[in-house]
Amino acid sequence: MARRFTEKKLVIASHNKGKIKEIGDLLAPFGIEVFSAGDLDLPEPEETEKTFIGNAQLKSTAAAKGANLPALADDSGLAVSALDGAPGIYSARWAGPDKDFDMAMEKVQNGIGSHPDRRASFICALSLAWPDGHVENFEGRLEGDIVWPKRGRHGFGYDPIFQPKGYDQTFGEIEPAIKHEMSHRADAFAQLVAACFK
Ligand SMILES: O=c1nc[nH]c2c1ncn2[C@H]1C[C@H](O)[C@@H](COP(=O)(O)OP(=O)(O)OP(=O)(O)O)O1
Ligand SMILES: [Mg+2]
Repeated sequence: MARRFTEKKLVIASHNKGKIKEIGDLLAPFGIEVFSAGDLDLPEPEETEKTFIGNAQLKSTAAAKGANLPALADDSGLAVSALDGAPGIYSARWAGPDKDFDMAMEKVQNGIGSHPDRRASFICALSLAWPDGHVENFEGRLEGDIVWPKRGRHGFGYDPIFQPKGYDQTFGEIEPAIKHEMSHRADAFAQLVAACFK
């Protein structure tokens, strides 16, 4: 049995504004007071693990200890089939220190080149950690295709080149409220809610 979340305050253990906004939207119905890692001046830990879950847990446990509050971390990324799953856990690092996602999206497109397989998945690991060290982890996924050129201005990161399966719009074009119902993050969040918030 997963541990129930009964506290009133929660730290979002992320320094990514796009993610903090999305997680804040997903948490809104639960009436929890939410702080971001930046609000609390928490450091950004180095992501030394080899899996999404490993890095999510590293971030959640560091923030829970640092803030002495429960903390929810998200480690996510884009796995491109023709690139053997790259950029994967390196999705943020492909954008470099300036967080240049125009460059990172070009790297994805140039990597696929003329390869006929344009399939990709977004993956999201969520890790909820308590200050006593207890952790609950979840992983969500969404299948789609890489399109080029990029389209739309909603969302963040690789959203303008990711078109979910069954849709003719990219996550850059789809309204945020619709993304929140179907994304890799929504999938992981539904598992978290079922296990810990119900
Ligand atoms: O819904 C998404 N739509 C577009 N791109 C996305 C999405 N979800 C993850 N991504 C890409 C961009 C992001 O920068 C990277 C995650 O890397 P990741 O290390 O988990 O996050 P981060 O370094 O940006 O912030 P932090 O670690 O402080 O939470 O994957
Ligand atoms: Mg990161």
